[in-house]
Formats: sequence, C-alpha cells, structure tokens
Amino acid sequence: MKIPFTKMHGLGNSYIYINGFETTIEESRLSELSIAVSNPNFGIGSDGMILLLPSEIADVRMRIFNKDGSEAMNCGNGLRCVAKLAYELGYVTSRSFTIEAKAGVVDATVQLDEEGSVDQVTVDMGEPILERQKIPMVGQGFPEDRVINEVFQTKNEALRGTAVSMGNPHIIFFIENIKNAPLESLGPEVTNDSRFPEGVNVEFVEVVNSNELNFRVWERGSGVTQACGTGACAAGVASVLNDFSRKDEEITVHLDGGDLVISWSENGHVWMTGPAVTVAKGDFWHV
Ligand SMILES: N[C@@H](CCC[C@H](N)C(=O)O)C(=O)O
Repeated sequence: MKIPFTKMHGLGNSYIYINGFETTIEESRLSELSIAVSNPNFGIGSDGMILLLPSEIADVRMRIFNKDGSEAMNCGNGLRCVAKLAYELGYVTSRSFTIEAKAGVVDATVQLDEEGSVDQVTVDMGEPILERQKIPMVGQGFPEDRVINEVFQTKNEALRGTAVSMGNPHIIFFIENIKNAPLESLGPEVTNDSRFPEGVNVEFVEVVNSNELNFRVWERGSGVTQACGTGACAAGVASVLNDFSRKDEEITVHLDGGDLVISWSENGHVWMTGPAVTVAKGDFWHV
C-alpha cells in the first residue's frame, strides 16, 4: 500500500503526518503503521505518526500515535504542525480555527512568513488538570488533591515531583542543573511506575529565572525526544504551582530542539507559541 506522507517537526519533535482527508487507513493497522514509519532504519524515522482528519465538532481533527504504536490523548508540537498543514492545504481559510484532539478542542492561530507559509502557531491549550485521580496518579491523600512537590521514591533516590495533565499525563522534577537530567536511567523507570496506571511523560526542569526554564523529556511511548509541547506547558504550570514563576507572565522554555513560549493565564488557560516546520513529503510503501 502506498501512503502519501508529510514529515514535520516542532522543535525537532518529528512526526509522520498523514492526510486523512485523502487517505484512509484501516483502524486496526494504525498502531503498526506508526511503529513502521517511525523506525529510522526500516521506515522514515520519527517520534510517531499523526493523522490530520475531518471533524464533526471542530474545523479539523488530530490523532497522535507514539513511536511504540500507543495512541495518546494530546500532542502540543503536533497541534502546531497540524495547524500549519491544515492551513497550507486549504482545509481552513481563517488564520484562527479549532482543532479536535482526544483530549478536547483547542483554538489555534497561525502566523505567516513573507512567502505566506505558516512559521509560528499559538495554541490555547485549555486548562491544566491537577487533581491526582485525573492525572491519573495513585498515592496518599485525597483523590482530588493536587500533586505538588511531592516526595517520589525511585529505586535509588527520593525525588520531588509535580504532576500536571494537559490532556496527557506529566510528572515534573525540578533539578539544579539540566545537564545532569537522569533521562536514560529514570525515564523508563518512572514512565512504567505503577503509581501511573496509564504511564506518564517524565520531565526534568531547571529554573533559570521566573521567566525561563531549561527542560528535558522522556516521553511515554517514544523515549527521549527533542521537545514536548504539552510537557513544556506542564512545566510552566508546575513552575507557577511551585512559586518559581507567576501566572499571566510569559515563560520561555528552552528544550533540546529550541524554545517555546508558555503562559498560564489568570483565566486558567495555558497558551503555547512556537514553530512548525515541514521537512519532507513523499510516499511510504507499507506491506
Ligand atoms: N510530543 C508530544 C506529546 C506526545 C504524546 C506523549 N508521548 C504521550 O504519550 O502522552 C507533545 O509535543 O506534546
């Protein structure tokens, strides 16, 4: 089967985008297709696969599959790239429009460069979910409690974590120096920890000052990636919850692949602004 694709990235977090307005793939084959396209040796190479689809409740719809074939509820870098793709392919004509993800409907606004291509996208990511049971995370205390700077015992050390869901779960550990982020050792351990019944995206964050954070991530289902949009939003929220940053102020999050600007407004919504880039277009042959 020949599948037309576009490879795109948001700060190096790359996905293979399939235009579901024109190409239909059987539901039962989506997971294996994500594993196949993501493989850098036998496939194209990416952190997963994203579908751009028609929606009944928004202007367009996004579905995101991780590298291991698992489907996720949300993807910040994916939302910006889907916005670029939908606008440039003409499925939306206004510069502001809505995108449905499994986590809900968000508003996206594209900014154009001199040639009329989308280069930056701002997304109103909605309100973060902070109640322990909705992260979901198992632990002491009441299910509706927030998990802020809570002791998190790993095999070898006691960390302190803050849990935030942006439609998908994140645990943020603030550390002194981002260069020492124990991604390879603790990423797999924490993402598979039984306290997270649905797994978790694991983030290490160094506070540079109240408006700047250094950030590294181990993504559930994909491992170390260059950037995670929902993770950067969760880090901004966690920084406010821990009194390192303030609401309504812009926080620049420095990720391995570049910068995202995040702010958590007084009205509860989290805003994310950053780039969306097209890398290549082609056909993937899948048996
Ligand atoms: N890279 C993404 C998040 C992708 C999904 C995540 N790995 C999960 O399983 O929740 C982003 O930019 O937000």
